[in-house]
Amino acid sequence: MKRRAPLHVAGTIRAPGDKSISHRALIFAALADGETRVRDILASADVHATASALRAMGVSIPELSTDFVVRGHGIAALTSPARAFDCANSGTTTRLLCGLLAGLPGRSARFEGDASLSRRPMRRVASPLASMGAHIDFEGAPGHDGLPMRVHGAQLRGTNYVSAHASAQVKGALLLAGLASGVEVVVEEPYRSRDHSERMLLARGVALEVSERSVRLPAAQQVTAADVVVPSDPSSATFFAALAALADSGELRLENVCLNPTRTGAFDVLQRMGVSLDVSEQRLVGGELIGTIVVRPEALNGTTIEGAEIPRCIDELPMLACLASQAAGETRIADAAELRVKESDRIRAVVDNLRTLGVDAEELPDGMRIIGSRTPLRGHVITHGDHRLAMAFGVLGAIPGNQITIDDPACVDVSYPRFWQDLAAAVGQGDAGVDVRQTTASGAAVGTPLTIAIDGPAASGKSSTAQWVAQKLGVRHVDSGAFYRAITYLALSTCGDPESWVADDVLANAPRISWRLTERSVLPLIDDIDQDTALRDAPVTRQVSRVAQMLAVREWVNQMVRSAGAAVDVVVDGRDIGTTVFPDAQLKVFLVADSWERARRRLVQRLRRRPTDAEIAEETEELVARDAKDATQSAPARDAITIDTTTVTQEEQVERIVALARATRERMVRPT
Ligand SMILES: Nc1ncnc2c1ncn2[C@@H]1O[C@H](COP(=O)(O)OP(=O)(O)OP(=O)(O)O)[C@@H](O)[C@H]1O
Ligand SMILES: Nc1ccn([C@@H]2O[C@H](COP(=O)(O)O)[C@@H](O)[C@H]2O)c(=O)n1
Repeated sequence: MKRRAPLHVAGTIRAPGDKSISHRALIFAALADGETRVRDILASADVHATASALRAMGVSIPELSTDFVVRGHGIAALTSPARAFDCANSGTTTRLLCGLLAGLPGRSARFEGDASLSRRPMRRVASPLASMGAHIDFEGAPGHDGLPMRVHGAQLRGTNYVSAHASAQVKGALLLAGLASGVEVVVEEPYRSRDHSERMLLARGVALEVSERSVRLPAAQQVTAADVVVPSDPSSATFFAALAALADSGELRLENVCLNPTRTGAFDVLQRMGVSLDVSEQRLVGGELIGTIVVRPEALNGTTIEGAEIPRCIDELPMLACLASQAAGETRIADAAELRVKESDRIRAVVDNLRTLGVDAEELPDGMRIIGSRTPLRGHVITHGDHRLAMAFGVLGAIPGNQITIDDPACVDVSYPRFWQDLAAAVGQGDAGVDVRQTTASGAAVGTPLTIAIDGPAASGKSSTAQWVAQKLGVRHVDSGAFYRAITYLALSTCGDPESWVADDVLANAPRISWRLTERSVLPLIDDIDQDTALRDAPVTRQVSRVAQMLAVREWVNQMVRSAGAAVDVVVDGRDIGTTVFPDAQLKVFLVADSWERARRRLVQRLRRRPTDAEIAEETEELVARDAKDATQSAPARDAITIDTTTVTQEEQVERIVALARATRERMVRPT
């Protein structure tokens, strides 16, 4: 079948830093006694989780940026964290730090993660570590070998571990345990898994012996500091190699790609399918081969991917499977049961989604079978929060004639935060006039994310409703008031008498405030720590409206909120979101409720009991006073839909907004 319009691609893509190398750059810098300069790290949600965990163990790591310095004090100086590690969605953080902690006598840590990570199996690292003498307790339901888990560090014995799977995370965890306890570790694998740990440790003076399928770490090794420049992630670059392969004309130049042979399986598969890849500018940086790849469109054929090739392209299989849906003939993927325990069950999820879109695909116990065709694809993709699914189906969505919506485009943040912009740029620069808004994969158009603004007076239900709506739509939630509260919280301890506060002094604390993405919400951090409860306390609530009148503060908050809500589908709540922060939001809601009812709800929330009339009367006065102080910035946008919630349940108002959001999305995908 012929496509409706040709797809032209053009441009240069510099995919973000390699995720595996980024985690290891931080961890090895933390083990060294000295300074490590880190450039071009992947500042994604997963890598933030590793950085936060290491900071909690006493390592000095500044806010992640393109160029910064880590100050390590050696393995012996690592401490137990004061709080549980929040590993978010990151299996690498969990498994590598589990190995490190297990080998540090006297230290211990609790590991927590989001719902998806908590389902992933940890026994594969816990068992070999236990055979070295490690103590790891799973704290979930009996028989559950996922998070939460507690690791109690101990002096471990050496090991010679023969692994049934090729797993860089297991190998890395055992090497870290051996380094921490100063004992010999040998790991043998059926196939060679990613070898970044080996290359990076060798570059840091560790006397590893590496052969095709095994690695030996001698006892008592020291890690020296060595600067690192993180190359682009080949797994991320593969999405654009696939896009170029699917195009009708043009080419994409993929720059600075890590060409480590344990990572280039997808490029081999692409070539076998008929894709033209020209590799140039090859060079060795920090023990890793790096180069430029130019990809041009070709007719694609199905292929078989199995055996030793699987570990070399495991993360790229969702994209290769989607590509196979457009290739002539059958593609078979086998020996890839590992896919079932990734961020989602990627065998089931890929096959289900392909079938939803109309592709002939079949699930196999250890892989899948796909019959390619050029019939236009239509339907809604469920990502299960899995970044690689969102991006793989996003590439299919960029083909003219396909109409694909994706439930959770924001989940790409785990590994490729600017994926949608890069995708829009790659298909938008051509002269073939592809309308990315009609061929979108994201439910909203690529490059035009859906923004929902929820404004209203104090305690009208904005933040809890916004959070609930975001959860139902599978998009990100940003609570702008939390940023005003965070800067006010710091002013209370640094700026003296509130009557004499001035914007410059208040804003001097701004560098101490950052934000992190939890499962779906943007969480403001103060000195890297979540202070949410303290931000809601009375002293902050009493002074926040004063700070919110300072124009320079408003500009700073607006910038933080816009960066947290940029380029992804998002629900943002506050006072001036629909008027000032996101005046182009496609859906604006203004929540109101009778002040007595708002006060009653606020007290129920705070006291967790039925309040007395006297209490409600007092709280009503406070709310009305705060509304008056906030009046200048609190007018509803002219195009806002006002919902009076006085007599409706919260569930009803959430359903109403979700329905409005879905209708808005429909209009964006199919403009009238
Ligand atoms: N329709 C409703 N019925 C009953 N309770 C509700 C309803 N809508 C919201 N609530 C409750 O009201 C309380 C206040 O809501 P929320 O904290 O979201 O308000 P807010 O507008 O964000 O407040 P603030 O401006 O102070 O941050 C919460 O406990 C919430 O669950
Ligand atoms: N967009 C916004 C959001 C908040 N404020 C100010 O912050 C205070 C706290 O907000 P909550 O939503 O957490 O109650 C609020 O009283 C405003 O002063 C704002 O000005 N603009």
